[in-house]
Formats: sequence, structure tokens, C-alpha cells
Amino acid sequence: MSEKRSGEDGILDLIAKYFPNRHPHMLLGRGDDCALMTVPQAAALGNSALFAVTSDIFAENAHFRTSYFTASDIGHKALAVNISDLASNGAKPCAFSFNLTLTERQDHAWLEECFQSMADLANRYDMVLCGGDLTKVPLTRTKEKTQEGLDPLTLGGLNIGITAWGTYEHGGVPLMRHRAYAKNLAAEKNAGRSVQADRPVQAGACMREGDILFRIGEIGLARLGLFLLEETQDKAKCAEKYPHAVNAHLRPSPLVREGLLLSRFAKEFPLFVMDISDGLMRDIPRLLARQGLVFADEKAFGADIVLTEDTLSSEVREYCGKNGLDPCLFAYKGGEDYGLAGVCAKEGFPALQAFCKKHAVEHFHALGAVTNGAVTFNRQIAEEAGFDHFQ
Ligand SMILES: Nc1ncnc2c1ncn2[C@@H]1O[C@H](COP(=O)(O)OP(=O)(O)OP(=O)(O)O)[C@@H](O)[C@H]1O
Ligand SMILES: Cc1ncc(C[n+]2csc(CCOP(=O)(O)O)c2C)c(N)n1
Ligand SMILES: [Mg+2]
Repeated sequence: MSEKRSGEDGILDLIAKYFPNRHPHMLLGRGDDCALMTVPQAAALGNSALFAVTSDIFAENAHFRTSYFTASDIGHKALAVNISDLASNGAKPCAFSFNLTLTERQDHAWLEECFQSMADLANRYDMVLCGGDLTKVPLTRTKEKTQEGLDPLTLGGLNIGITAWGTYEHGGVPLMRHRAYAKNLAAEKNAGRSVQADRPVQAGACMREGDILFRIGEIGLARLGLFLLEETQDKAKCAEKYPHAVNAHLRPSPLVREGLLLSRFAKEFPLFVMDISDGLMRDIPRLLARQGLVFADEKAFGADIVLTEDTLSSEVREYCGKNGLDPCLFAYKGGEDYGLAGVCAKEGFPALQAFCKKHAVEHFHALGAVTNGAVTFNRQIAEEAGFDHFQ
């Protein structure tokens, strides 16, 4: 890598400098929604010997505020964002561990409420809690209110770090963001490592110009929820007029069923899929990157993205209409949508549309075609890069 990248990418580059991203038991390493691990001598078991692994942090004042998230909302969303990464890999959620950094503000009743909703979500997917760690940190105290006018005691604080595991159903294939997997297999083989290339995964598949981008799920709703809640700090008041937006922000529903369906479809036509966590504006270029960490030298694909108002939720349209905002741009920036974005070969796209219709997949929409140029949005080249914690 010649140039130092900034923001989150720069930190990931530094991690790559110190930690190798290959191992005989790792079929797909860092750089995707999940890593794919396998157990030794398990080739005969095929995909059932694969595990998807993913981690996400959920931190106070970066991801949520206790002023408008209840303990129940926090427990739900901390796990939901992890399950979303499994869903985007076509994996069936299986287990999780969670590391909890508490402050003096979470009492016994608070913990009960948080654990109840996390357990409800875990039970929905038959996930077992297989470990974790607990600690408590003192709150950072300031003399004055924060810039946003918040209580001086709210700085620092509560943090939930979750790692989740998923497995692959019989006949389902892991859904990757890009052709990294195929290339990693080739690289491992060239390096003389033992890899099981005969597995029914998407080895050899690669994205091409003319392939079709699609999304599943609402976009922009969670961002609207964030805007409203940040402005008023009042959940009940926001929910009166914008109930779906508030719910999308506080209690997202990971698209597990949809991910499993896509993983079945991918047996016929290769698909490249990721979850939309930072918003389409940020995440589409990631989906189109010809692999981040291992083969960073390759030029990314582009795409001509077209979003039309009729595919957006009425709450986003109403809010943007009232506030003089372009609803399509608002939804394209999004953030914390936790829908799925994918790429399908052009010749497979009609079959994908029919498949999603047959299985009553809601909010399935084509987004445009993959190109060898830049990423354009409604005919314009994006001026911003989208959400990044570090920029
Ligand atoms: N501290 C870290 N150590 C090792 N790998 C990391 C670390 N942070 C991120 N990564 C890896 O970098 C890749 C990109 O991270 P990122 O958080 O953007 O992915 P993600 O989990 O899909 O994002 P999101 O949480 O928004 O869904 C992932 O493969 C992730 O495992
Ligand atoms: C207080 C507060 N400030 C900002 C945001 C917005 N935000 C936080 S994380 C994220 C993207 C996904 O996270 P990650 O990339 O960590 O998975 C976005 C859009 C928020 N929710 N709350
Ligand atoms: Mg993800």
C-alpha cells in the first residue's frame, strides 16, 4: 500500500501491518461482514464445517444515547447489529458472547431489562450465549454540560462488544462482499496451504460490468429516527408522528430470513452481499471494492445508482418534503439501516426478482448497474464519502 489512508480504513491498514490475514483454518479473513473459519480435517463435512464469525461494538454516545434508548432498546440493538452481519453472509445465527463495560448508572433493574430484550432476540434465532466478560469504568466527569447541552455525567460510559457465530444450512453458500474468497483460495493454493477448493462455495465467481446492484430493506428510516431523537431527545414525542423511523433506529430487525434465502439462491447464480450499516453512500463502494485488505492494489468497480422516491418510506418522504431535503439523497446517505445490499449477475437478475417475489421478500429493489467507471448517484458523482466514526 503506497498511500496512507485516513479514518477507519487507515486503522484497518495498521491492523493489517501487524496481524496476518491468513491461516490454514481461515477460509475467508478480515475484510468482509464475517470471517469464515473451518475446523481441522473437516473437508468431508463440506459447508457444515464452516463457521461465520463477526464482532461489533455498541458504545454510548457513539452508537446510542441513554437519554432516548431504554435498557431494552440497548440490549436489542447491540445484538441485532451483529446478527445483521451474519444475515448478510447467509449464515444462520448460532451463538454469541458479549463483553459488557458498565458504569455506575446501570443498576440491577436496568440490567434485567437489557438482558430480557437481548435474550428475546437471541431466542428468536435459537442463539446460545457462550461467554463474555464484565467490567465497570468510572464515569468521566465534566464541570459543564456537553456541547449538545447534555448532562455532564453522560461522557464516556456504557459499552457492549459482541462476537457472534453463524453456520451454513445444508445447500446454502456463504455470501461474500466480493470475489475475495475466490482469490484467497487461489492465493492459499499458490502458497502451498491446504485448502478445500472443492467446497460448494462461490469460488471462481467474480463481479462484472453490467451486473445488477440491489437492496433489500428500507433505507433512510433509521437516519430519520436518529435526526428526530437527537433533536428532541424524546422517544414518545418522535414516535407519535414517525413511529417507523423511531423503531428502525432503536430496534432494527436483522434480515436473517432474507440472508438465508439469498444463500440458497446463490447456488444457482453467484451473489455478492453485505449489510447496509453505514448507509448506501459509504457501503456501496465497499461492496464494489475488488477486495480490501489482501488485494488492495486493484481498481474498484463503479455503479450507476438510481433511487426513486416511490421506493422510500412515506415517513422519509414526508419529513424531507417538510424540511426542503431531497428524500433520495437523505435515504442514500442513510446509516444503521441494517438492510442488505448485493450484486447479481445480469443474466441471473430476473430469476432473483422472481425468487424474492415467490418468497414474499419485502422492499426488494434494483439499484442500478455495475460499471467500470465511478459510483454515480442519480446521475451525479458523490461529493461526500458517507459515515465514518474517525472522520
Ligand atoms: N479491531 C479490529 N481487528 C480486526 N479486524 C477488524 C477490526 N475492526 C474491524 N475489523 C475488520 O475490518 C472489516 C471491516 O470492518 P467494519 O466494521 O467496517 O465491518 P462490518 O462489521 O461489516 O461493519 P458494520 O459493523 O458497519 O456492519 C471487517 O472484516 C472487520 O472484521
Ligand atoms: C449518538 C449517535 N451519534 C451518531 C450516530 C450515527 N451512527 C453511529 S454508528 C453508525 C454507523 C454504523 O456503525 P458501525 O460502523 O460502528 O457499525 C452511525 C450512522 C448514532 N447512532 N448515535
Ligand atoms: Mg457489515
